[in-house]
Amino acid sequence: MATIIYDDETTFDALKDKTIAVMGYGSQGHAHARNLHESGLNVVVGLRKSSSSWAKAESDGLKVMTVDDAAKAADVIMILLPDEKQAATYYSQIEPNLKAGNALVFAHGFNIHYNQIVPPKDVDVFMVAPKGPGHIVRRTYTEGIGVPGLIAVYQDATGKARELALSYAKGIGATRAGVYETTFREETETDLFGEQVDLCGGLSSLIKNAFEVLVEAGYQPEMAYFETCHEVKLIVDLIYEGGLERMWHSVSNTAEYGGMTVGPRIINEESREAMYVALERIQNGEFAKEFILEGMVNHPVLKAMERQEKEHPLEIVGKEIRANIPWLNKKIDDD
Ligand SMILES: NC(=O)C1=CN([C@@H]2O[C@H](COP(=O)(O)OP(=O)(O)OC[C@H]3O[C@@H](n4cnc5c(N)ncnc54)[C@H](OP(=O)(O)O)[C@@H]3O)[C@@H](O)[C@H]2O)C=CC1
Ligand SMILES: CC(=O)[C@](C)(O)C(=O)O
Ligand SMILES: [Mg+2]
Ligand SMILES: [Mg+2]
Repeated sequence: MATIIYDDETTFDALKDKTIAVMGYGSQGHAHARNLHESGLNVVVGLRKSSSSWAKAESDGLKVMTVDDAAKAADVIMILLPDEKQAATYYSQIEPNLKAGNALVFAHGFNIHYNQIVPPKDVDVFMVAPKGPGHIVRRTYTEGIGVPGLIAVYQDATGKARELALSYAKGIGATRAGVYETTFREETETDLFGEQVDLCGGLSSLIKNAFEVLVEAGYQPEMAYFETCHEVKLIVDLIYEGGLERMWHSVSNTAEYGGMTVGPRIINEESREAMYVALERIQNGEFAKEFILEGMVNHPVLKAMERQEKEHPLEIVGKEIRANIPWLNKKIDDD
C-alpha cells in the first residue's frame, strides 16, 4: 500500500529561503505559481518573451522572466512546459544555468522516465504531480481544499529532495487532500494509461460512440447529447464522492439492473485486450516515441484530429445547448 502524507505532517521549512521558478503558465503552471505565491513562498515565472501569458502572470501579481533568467535566479525549477517541448528548452535554457544543489522538478515523469532529459548528478530531481487538471488545482486551492498529489524522488543530491517535494506539495494545496509516494516509472505509466484508456480517451470515445448510435437511429441530437454527455458529470460526481455504491444507490433500480447487466457487454473482453495493448505500448516506450516524433514535426496528426473533433455533431449541438445554460461555458481561465 502507498505511504500517504497529510498537511499537518508537513512544513514550508525546506522552501522558505529558496526561489522557485515555475516554467510555463498554462494549465498546471498558473495553478502552481499562484498557489505557491499565496502560500507565502518566493516564486518567479519563466516564459518566452512572446508568450501571451506574460502579461496575465504579471497581472496575477507574479514576477515574470525569460526561462533563461528564471533558471539563473532559482534554486528550485519546476518544469511545466508541454512534455514534448521540455527537452529542447531544458538543454538550451535550463541546464546551462543549473548550479550544484539546485532542484529540478516535474509534474509528470515522462521526460525523465523516457530518457529525454538526463540531468547532471549534482542536482535533486523529484516530482510533485497533482492528480487532476491544473484549473482544478487552482480552484480547489482557493476553496481551501486541494487535489491529491503524488511525489517521487529520482535523484537526491542534497539529501533534502523528499522534504522539498513535500513542502512544494503543501504549497500547491495537495497535502490537504493527501500526498502519495510513488516512483517516476509508476507515475508515468499509470498516468499515461489513465488518460488514454479511461479518463480522456476511453471516456470521450464512449460518449461519441453512444451519441452517434442514438443520432444514427433517428433520435434528436439534443436528446442524444443530454443522455450520452451532459449527464456524465452528474453520474461521475456521485462516483467521485461516494464510489460506485453511491451512484448505484442514487439511480433507479431500472438503471442499476440495466447498467450492471449491459455495461460489461459494452466495455468487454475485447476492450480489455485493447487496454493491455495500450499498457504494453506505454511500458515499452512505443507510445512515447510516437508522441515525441509527432511533436518534432509540429503535431500534424494531433492538429487534424482536433479539427475533426471540433466539427463532430456532438460538439456542435453541445455548444448550442450549453449556451442556454448560464452557469456553463464560462471561460476556463475565470477560475
Ligand atoms: N494539464 C494538466 O492538468 C496536467 C499536466 N501535467 C503535466 O504538467 C506539465 C505541463 O502541462 P500543461 O500544464 O498541460 O501545459 P500547457 O500546454 O497548459 O502549458 C504550457 C506552458 O508552457 C509555455 N511554453 C510552451 N512552449 C514553451 C517554450 N518553448 N518556452 C517557454 N515556454 C513555453 C506555454 O506558454 P506560451 O505558449 O504562451 O509561450 C504555456 O504557458 C506536463 O509535464 C504535463 O504532463 C500533470 C498533471 C496534469
Ligand atoms: C489532468 C491529468 O492528470 C492528465 C490527464 O494526466 C494530463 O492532463 O496529462
Ligand atoms: Mg494525470
Ligand atoms: Mg497526464
